[in-house]
Parts: sequence; structure tokens; C-alpha cells
Amino acid sequence: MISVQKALNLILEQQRGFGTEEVPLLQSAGRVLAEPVFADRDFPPYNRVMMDGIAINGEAFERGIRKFTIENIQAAGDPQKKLENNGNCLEVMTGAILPANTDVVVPYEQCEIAEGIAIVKAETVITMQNVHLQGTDSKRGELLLEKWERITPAMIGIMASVGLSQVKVLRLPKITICSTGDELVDVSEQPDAHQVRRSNVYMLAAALLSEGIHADTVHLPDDPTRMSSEIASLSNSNDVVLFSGAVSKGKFDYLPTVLQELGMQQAFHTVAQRPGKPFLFGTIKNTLIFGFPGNPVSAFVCYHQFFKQWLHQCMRFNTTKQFAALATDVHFKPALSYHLLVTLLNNNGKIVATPITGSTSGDLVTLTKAEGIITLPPDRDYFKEGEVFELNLL
Ligand SMILES: Nc1nc2c(c(=O)[nH]1)N[C@H]1C(S)=C(S)[C@@H](COP(=O)(O)OP(=O)(O)OC[C@H]3O[C@@H](n4cnc5c(N)ncnc54)[C@H](O)[C@@H]3O)O[C@H]1N2
Ligand code: MOO
Repeated sequence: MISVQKALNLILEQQRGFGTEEVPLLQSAGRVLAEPVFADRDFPPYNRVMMDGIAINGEAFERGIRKFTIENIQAAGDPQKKLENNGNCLEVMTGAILPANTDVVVPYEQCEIAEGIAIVKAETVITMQNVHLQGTDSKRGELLLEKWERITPAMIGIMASVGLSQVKVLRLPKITICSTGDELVDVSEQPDAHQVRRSNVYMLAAALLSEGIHADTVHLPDDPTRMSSEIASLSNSNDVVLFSGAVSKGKFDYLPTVLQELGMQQAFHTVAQRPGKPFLFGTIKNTLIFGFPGNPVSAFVCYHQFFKQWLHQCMRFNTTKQFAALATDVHFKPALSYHLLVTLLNNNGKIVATPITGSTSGDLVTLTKAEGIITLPPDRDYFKEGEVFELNLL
């Protein structure tokens, strides 16, 4: 049995890259950008009118002209027009290109307009007022987005502006989730008295979906021959295979033996933790094998405390560590790391974690309340209210 930290280190040592792929712009949200993005033109690409109003030539204003005959309208989307007579003006709309031979935009609120004439009431004007100058946001060729960033909606906006309809992103690992056990039936089936529905695969598949991964799922019966042939083929066609169940000491917990026979390099089997003690991890060739214990809370905790950290490391995520203070004293006697499911409160900017107690690792309902996981170290029995620990936000 090894410590949580040692187990995590052994998993993180198995850093992998899965290459890159191109996806349509919108599908890149939440993925990791694998190419730098440059401005394909100046931003804004032209001197952009910023207020609805009139555009004049500032010199005319300096000469004392306040009454301007309206020559034309420059709407957003119109090709650039030109002010023909310096003493006249053009009406201009926000977003339009600034007309040639004009350099001042006076908003409608500072004009009186009647019968094709605009009278400017402003006492002073400044050259290029209310104009967003070409290239002031960024110049053509400038680096706008660095690679290896996780793509946010704001980044999607930038990529749309530079015309990236296909985006190069890090490829996600190909994953299959396997349930094991003859007591399990599918969600759509009516279980007999001695059966349960195979909820873990759906829980894990949903967790992977929130990472953008569409995992396959299969069910393996408690039959070592069938398990062996299925797993041999799954380990050839996946980057990761996640198992739930069949890793403890039962007569029908065949998974560890089958994996050994298939040549798995076992990194560990059993971790000094609760829940999730029978957790197993290894590799078959280049494929990672995570054997989560079958109890729903154990599978959930092992996913979040180990697998997710590994995935985020492979995806180069730079996550800021979070911490929380215990809301109550906690007593835990066994010499095991204790993964505590908690609810969270924000107390004047400080995160306070209340343990969810009185449940077993088979209690799925508990999980719906959990907002975070705190791992208490194995070398102490008592943890005081107010003590601060690292928090894994769910
Ligand atoms: N003699 C020992 N017995 C057990 C030990 C031990 O150290 N010595 N460890 C206990 C702990 S801790 C856990 S956790 C479980 C883990 O057992 P397995 O990983 O072998 O899991 P199973 O026995 O197959 O299933 C346990 C439990 O979970 C249910 N299950 C399994 N898969 C699913 C699924 N996909 N969806 C919903 N529920 C699932 C299964 O029906 C069982 O009730 O072992 C203890 N025993
Ligand atoms: O520790 Mo086991 O993981 O269910 O309770």
C-alpha cells in the first residue's frame, strides 16, 4: 500500500501528449489552443466612427463655421465616402469608416439638425474625437493569442475576428470506461432484487464530458476469459481505459489478475486512503489503466483526486491552487489519507468547508451535495476548525 502523494506522483510521471487536431471554431471552446494566433489586419481595420452624429473637417470649425450642410450619410457597412466641400458635413453612424476629408465626429447630442443643415453647438472640438484609430487595438501581424492557453469565449471572439474558422487544438485522449460485475444492469433495465444499475460509468462519462471528452462505455461480465479478450482489444485502441469495480479482494474481482496476464506494468494496487483503498494503476504498452474501486464515492474521488490531475497536466492547464478552512473539528483515526467531501461557504472572502458526514462510500446521494474534496493527511487523528487545507473544487 502506498501513500496518496506517491500514487499521484506515479500517475503524473505518465505524462502523455496526444498530438493536435483541427476543429471548427465553436467546438474549440474549452480546448487547448495549439497554434499562436496573429492579427490578419489592423484592429480596428479602419478609422472607426464611435458615435452616431456628423463628421466634419476640423479646419472649418477652426475658421468659425458652425452651420454645415449635410452632403450624404456614411452608414456602417458602406464603402468610404468623401466630404466634397470642407464647409459641409456627412452624417455618420457608429461602426462606419470615417469619411475621407473629415477628422472630427460630433455626436447628434451636440448638434441641431433641420432641413439638411447641422448646427454644431459644441464650443470646441478635437482632431479625431470620437474616432477609434486604425491599428490602435493591435497592428497587423501582432501576436494576439499565445498557444497552450485554454480557449475562453473572449479568445473565440478574437479568433473569429481574424477569420480562423478551423482552430488547431490539443487532441484529447481516447478513453473507454468499463463497468464490471454481474450484479449490474443498464440504466434502461429494471433491476431484480439482487441487481443495481451501472451508474458509475454514466457518472464518469459525464465528468469526462465536462472536459470535452466523449468516452465510450462497455460492460465486462465477471468472466476472466471474456474480460481478457475485451481488455486486450481496448488497450490497443485507447489512450486510457478507466475501470470501475473488480479491484478488491473478492472471489470474482478478476481485474488485477487479468491485467497482469495481459502484461500490465503495475505502478500500484492499494493506496493508503479512504475512500478508494483498492485503487489500481498501471500501463499496458502506452495505454494507461486506471482501476477505480466500484463503490460510487470511491470511483468519484479517485477520478477527481488522481485522474483529473493527470489529464490537466497533459493538457498543460495552469490552475491556481485553492484552499479552504475547516468549518468544524474532524476526527479520523485510521492511518489513511482521508478524502473529505465538503460543502462550501464564502465567509468574507475566505472559503469555509463543512464536511459531509454520516455516509459510506456507496452513498451516491452524498455526492450530489459535494462542492469540493479536501484530503486530510494520514499522520494525525484530529483536525481543528479553522485549519486550512488544499481544496479540489468540483
Ligand atoms: N476483504 C476486503 N473487501 C473489500 C475491501 C478490502 O480491502 N478487503 N475493500 C473494500 C473497499 S474499500 C471497496 S471501495 C470495495 C471495492 O471493491 P471493487 O473495486 O472490487 O468493486 P466491486 O466489488 O466490483 O463493487 C463494489 C460496490 O460498487 C458497486 N458498483 C460497482 N460498479 C458499479 C457501477 N458501475 N455502478 C454502480 N455501482 C457499482 C457494486 O455493485 C458494489 O456494491 O471493496 C470493499 N471490499
Ligand atoms: O474505501 Mo472503499 O473505497 O469504498 O470505502
